[in-house]
Amino acid sequence: MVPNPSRLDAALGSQIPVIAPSMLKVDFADLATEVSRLEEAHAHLLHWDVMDGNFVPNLSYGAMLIASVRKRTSLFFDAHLMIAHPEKYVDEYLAAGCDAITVHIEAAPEPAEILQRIRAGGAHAGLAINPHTPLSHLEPWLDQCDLVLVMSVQPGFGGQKFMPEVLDKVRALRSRLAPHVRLSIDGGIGTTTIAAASAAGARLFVAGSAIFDVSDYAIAMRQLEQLASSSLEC
Ligand SMILES: O=C(CO)[C@@H](O)[C@H](O)COP(=O)(O)O
Repeated sequence: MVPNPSRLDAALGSQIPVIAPSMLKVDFADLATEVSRLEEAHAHLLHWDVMDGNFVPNLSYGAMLIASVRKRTSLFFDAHLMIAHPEKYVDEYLAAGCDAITVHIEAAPEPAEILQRIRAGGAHAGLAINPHTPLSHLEPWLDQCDLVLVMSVQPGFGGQKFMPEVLDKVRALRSRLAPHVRLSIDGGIGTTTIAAASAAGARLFVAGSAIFDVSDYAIAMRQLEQLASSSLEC
């Protein structure tokens, strides 16, 4: 089944700014409670940071954990695979119930087959790009993406400082992407950086510290949403 490319927007509500809680800073000892707290805070989705200790110097979790949480919630699952050889593992993430799967252009430099496989599996296909990778590496594949994710830190860890130089890439992408394609930004997104990212054209904002370091997730997400909405680019 090839999904309607606008399904992500149907799930998330057009191109309004959406905050994506990064499931890297949750209390893993109490994961079910964390998911309930995010549901109560009206999160639209969960962003799963999958790290393999190879493509990035950190190890997080895999499809097995995501599949177990899938049984607890119907929230949209946005999986970000920071892994080498994603072509070997993508079927596991489809089977785990991910609604969107994003792979890195640095890990899959010829991603046509993998993007097609993600779509054929009924999920949205995304490509991510690291801060220092030229945009030209992504360009041949943009028309095969439902989602494009720009890293605004070196991937691997939460709590890093936002790299404002990636905003040129966000602006360039927004001008090239079809209107239905979600442009996401990930790393160092918080109250002092989200407005600039929104003004540059990002519409999906992955945030870890800015949500999980605040006691009330709803307040943290609403504040981020408001800041992003008030600075939408013209
Ligand atoms: O993918 C990554 C890091 O590799 C991000 O999703 C971060 O985990 C976001 O955390 P903050 O920068 O918002 O704390």
